[in-house]
Amino acid sequence: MPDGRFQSGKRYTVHRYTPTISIAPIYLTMIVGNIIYLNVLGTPIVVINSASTARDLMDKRSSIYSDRPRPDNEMVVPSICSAALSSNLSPELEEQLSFAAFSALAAGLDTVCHVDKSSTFHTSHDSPEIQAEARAEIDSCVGNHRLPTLDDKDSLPFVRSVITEVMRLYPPGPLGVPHSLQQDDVYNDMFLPKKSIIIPNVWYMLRDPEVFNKPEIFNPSRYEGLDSEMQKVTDPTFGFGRRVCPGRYFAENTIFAIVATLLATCEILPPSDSTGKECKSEVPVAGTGAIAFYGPFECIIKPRPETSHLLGKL
Ligand code: HEM
Repeated sequence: MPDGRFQSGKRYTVHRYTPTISIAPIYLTMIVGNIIYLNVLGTPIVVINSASTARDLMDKRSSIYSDRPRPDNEMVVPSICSAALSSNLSPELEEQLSFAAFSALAAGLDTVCHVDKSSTFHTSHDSPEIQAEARAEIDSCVGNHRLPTLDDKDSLPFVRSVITEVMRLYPPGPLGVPHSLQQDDVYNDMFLPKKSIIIPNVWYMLRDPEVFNKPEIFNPSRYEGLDSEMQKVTDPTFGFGRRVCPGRYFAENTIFAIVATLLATCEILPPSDSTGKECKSEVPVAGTGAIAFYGPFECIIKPRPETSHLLGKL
C-alpha cells in the first residue's frame, strides 16, 4: 500500500513491521470518508484512517467506544494480582503469577525502549544538524555543569520535537489497540453496529499529508516548538477516550530523561568502516505483533569532552 490508508480489495502491509492485513473484497461492506466498515465472517470491524474521526468517535463518544474486544461468553474475573494476594498459592505458582503481572509492565517497557532506540538511531543516522541543534539547546538552557532534569522539559522544545518526530514516523503501536463498540451508533449517516471492533490506523494518521507536510521526511522543526503541534502526534500515539494509555506521562518523562541525558553527555555517530567511511544502515524496525520493535543497529556513542565529567553522576 503506497500511503498506509486502507482501501478495498487489496492485501496490505501497512509497513514492513506491522502485521500484514488482508482485506478481501467479498468482506468489504462500506467506505465512507475516513472510515472503512468490514464484516469479516460475522465480526464487524471498523478501521479509522483519520485522527479527527478517531477523536469524534473514540474520544467524544468514549462512553460507548471504550470496551475491549472479547469473546461473548467471557466473565469478569479478579485481576491476577488480587487473586494472588487472596489465595494460598504455592511459591512456584506465585512466582509464575508475578511474571504474568510483570508482563503488563513490560508492555510499557517495550514501547518506551522502542522510542529510545529510534531516537538514538535517528539522531545518529539522520542529519547531524538536527543532533547539533538539540545539543545546542541543552547547552544553552542547562549548561555543562549538571545533567538535564525533568524541570528542564519546558525549556527544551527542540529536544521534545525530536522525540515527537521519532514517534510520528515509527509509533510503537502502528495500529493502536483495538476497542469494541458497546452499542449501535451512527456517524455521518454510517451505521456502526454494536460489538464492532474499532481499529485506529495510527500509522496513517501520523503520515496523513493533510495534517503533516511532507510526512515521509524526518523534520523535528515542523512543530515549531509548539506543544499544540506536538499533540497532533502524541494524542493518537497514546490512544483514545477512556482507554488512553495510563502510562503516558510516565513514558513521556522517561523518554525525555533518557534522550536529553544522552544528548547532553555523548555524541552519537553512524558506524564507519575500516577506511573511516560512514556506513549507515536501514531503519531496523521489526515485529509482527501489535507493538513495533527496534532491532539491533550499530552506532558510535562518544562521551563529549565538555560534559564527560557528568557521566559519573548517572
Ligand atoms: C511510548 C510509550 C507508550 C506508548 C506509545 C503507549 C501506548 C499505549 C496505547 C496506544 C494504549 C491503548 C490505548 C487505547 O486503547 O486507545 C496503551 C494502553 C496501556 N498502556 Fe501504554 N504506552 C506507552 C507506555 C506505557 C507505560 C510506560 C505504561 C506503564 C507504566 C503503560 C501502560 C499501559 C496500560 C496498563 C494500558 C492499558 C489501558 C487500558 O486497557 O485501559 N504504557 N498504551
